[in-house]
Amino acid sequence: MANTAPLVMRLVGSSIKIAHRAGNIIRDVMCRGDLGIIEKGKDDLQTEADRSAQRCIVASLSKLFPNITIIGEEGASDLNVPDDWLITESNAEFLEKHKCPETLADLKESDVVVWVDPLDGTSEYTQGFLERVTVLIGIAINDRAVGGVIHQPYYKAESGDVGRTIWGLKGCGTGGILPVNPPSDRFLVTTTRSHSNGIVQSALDALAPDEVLRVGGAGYKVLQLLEGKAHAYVFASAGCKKWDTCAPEAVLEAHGGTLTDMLGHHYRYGKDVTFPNSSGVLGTAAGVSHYNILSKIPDTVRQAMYQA
Ligand SMILES: Nc1ncnc2c1ncn2[C@@H]1O[C@H](COP(=O)(O)O)[C@@H](O)[C@H]1OP(=O)(O)O
Ligand SMILES: [Mg+2]
Ligand SMILES: [Mg+2]
Ligand SMILES: [Mg+2]
Repeated sequence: MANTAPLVMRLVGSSIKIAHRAGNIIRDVMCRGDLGIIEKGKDDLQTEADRSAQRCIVASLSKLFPNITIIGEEGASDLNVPDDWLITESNAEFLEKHKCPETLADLKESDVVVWVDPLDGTSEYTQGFLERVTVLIGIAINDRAVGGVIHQPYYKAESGDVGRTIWGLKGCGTGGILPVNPPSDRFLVTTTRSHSNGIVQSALDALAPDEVLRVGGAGYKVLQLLEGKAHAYVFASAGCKKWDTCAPEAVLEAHGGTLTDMLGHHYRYGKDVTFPNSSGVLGTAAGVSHYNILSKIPDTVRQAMYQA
């Protein structure tokens, strides 16, 4: 079954297993205590967990799918990895219970670009906000984000289990989470904790939310939209890159939400696009009017996004 399933189903099924393994690596690095932090730029860190998780993900995916394009945040990786980092199996439950959407049934590996953020929320990881850390594997087909996995290695379930893996595939749905609608009597917005500026704040002020949640990580903020903790994810600034939004966009939209730039355009995820999401990020939960929020964004903010 696993090997004969359509390509996109095998990609999602394998990514569920691979992201879980990457999450174990992230926890192991933290337990060992030496994070091996490198400063890549301003407010931009990399740790041994980012490097090792990416090696696990890219080595596993490229062995299983040799002709797809894989682009990872941490650049070229040494794919000579320990045997137990190489994940070859797929999530059987996903493959057994879900049918491939017809429009995605007939794809070649060369149609696929996978965007890998091995550890989203590195700054949160180094500062102990561990629940906000996610592993993101986004699947783009013909330029569009269509599928993805968001793994949360430090999620604590009521059952006591640690870690959870959420998947989404457009035309198929989402799994690994029980989505909840946001409250109808309050308007809640989630935004950056560590990358704010005057323009980011102007966009928030214009929306006049009842509450602003400031939390790190693009993956985590999209989980907040799925869990009904916020109506909108608003970030009117450059800084996020394609690997930050590909999986979150696909997972959110597979459940009926929307994720675009601050001008209302979907980002493109083909193999030749530039990495920065220079015109910001606007995500809305299912049932929330994306258009209504866009219409409240002031011209000063829109112009800053055009110029970016
Ligand atoms: N200025 C920036 N430089 C580098 N990465 C950024 C920047 N702004 C945002 N990001 C990435 O987008 C994610 C979401 O941003 P924020 O937490 O500010 O909302 C961050 O966790 C980070 O991903 P990563 O941790 O994978 O490097
Ligand atoms: Mg980073
Ligand atoms: Mg990231
Ligand atoms: Mg990252």
